[in-house]
Amino acid sequence: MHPSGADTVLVRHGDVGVKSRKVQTEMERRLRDNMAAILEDRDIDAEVERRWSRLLVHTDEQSVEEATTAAADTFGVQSASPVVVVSPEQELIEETLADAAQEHYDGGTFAVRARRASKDHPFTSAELERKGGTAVWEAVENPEVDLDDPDITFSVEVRETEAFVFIEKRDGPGGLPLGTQTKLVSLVSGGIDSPVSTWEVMKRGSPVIPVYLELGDYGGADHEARAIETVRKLKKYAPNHDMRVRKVPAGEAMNRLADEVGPARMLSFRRFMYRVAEHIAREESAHGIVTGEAIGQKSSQTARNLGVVSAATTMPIHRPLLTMDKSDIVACARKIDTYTDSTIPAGCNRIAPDYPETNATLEIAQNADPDGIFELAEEAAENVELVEL
Ligand SMILES: Nc1ncnc2c1ncn2[C@@H]1O[C@H](COP(=O)(O)OP(=O)(O)OP(=O)(O)O)[C@@H](O)[C@H]1O
Repeated sequence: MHPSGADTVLVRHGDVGVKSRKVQTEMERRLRDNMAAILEDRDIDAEVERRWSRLLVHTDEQSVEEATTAAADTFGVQSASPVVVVSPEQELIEETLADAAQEHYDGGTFAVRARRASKDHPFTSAELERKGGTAVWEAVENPEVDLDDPDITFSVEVRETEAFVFIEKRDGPGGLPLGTQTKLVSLVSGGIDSPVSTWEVMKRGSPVIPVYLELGDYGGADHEARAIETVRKLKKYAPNHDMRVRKVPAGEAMNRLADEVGPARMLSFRRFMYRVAEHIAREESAHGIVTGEAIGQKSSQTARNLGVVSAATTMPIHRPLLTMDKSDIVACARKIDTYTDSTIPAGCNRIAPDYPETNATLEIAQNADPDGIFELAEEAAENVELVEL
């Protein structure tokens, strides 16, 4: 929602701001480049400018809503507002606030908030709020003020040479600009969880190499489509990063697991999978493995089993969803738009045993592993196929 005449997006970052000046400058540049790439990918005609500790996206009124969405989809962004830019004069600001109110105030309560970044103006923020409040009050019918929890807020941010008037602060993902942390391999099965865990580490600045294990008789075309399509959705947040899916043939390993392993089958599967991921991580100079596991979500994911399976690799395993409830994961999947693709029925054979081991020891897991399973993992990883998105 924007006041008429809005042709700019004011973008705020969060965690970037707590870094040293030098690091912050570098991160802001990365943020600007990533945002420009998303705008270009969506065919939005816009320019991104770094200013103070903000970014400004210059566009036109017709594109300002889409540009705001693109900005708010960029990792590292705390919030984005479509703004009208005016000269920082009190009367002009009041008029712009009043115009915005006439256009958008539709009953309910309102507040005016002002922020002044420079002290070089002949008015204080408090004065601006008071007088701006009066201007809005006089511009609309039956106004009601609520400074604590208003239905609509008319805001102004005043800088040295311009003032920004806006009525919406759209939440961004927060986090850090993508590419400011080390690369990670992310195991994406295309279920609800792994696209979310992938998005979570991207949010903290790590580019990801998506790895999908093609499970032969235990996977299939729809299973694979889920993985590819969810990564395609994630790629929208990172069009300037290589997110081609690394597809690994794991059908033979799955057959052996099904034939040779009983209750500890899923533990052996995880151990195999981590070894595949580790191998690809080394090849691609990545420094960790990401999964969508959460404590207790499945029998193979009891706190005890997670410890046992982790011993298959010396590489750190990151589990961003570790403590999250399913309902929160589903809400996140909907927000980032991977939910629909994740719920394509995969209709594949079940690999999990009927009576799975929930309380394994490392010895149980090692004894259960089919002979040469780690060699098989290396071999499978060597035969990786790149899937273009
Ligand atoms: N075929 C696969 N390819 C790549 N990673 C996989 C595969 N199967 C499982 N994983 C990884 O192991 C984690 C736990 O496996 P689990 O069996 O719970 O997956 P799922 O239920 O099929 O999918 P999700 O966890 O994404 O909802 C997944 O989140 C994912 O990181």
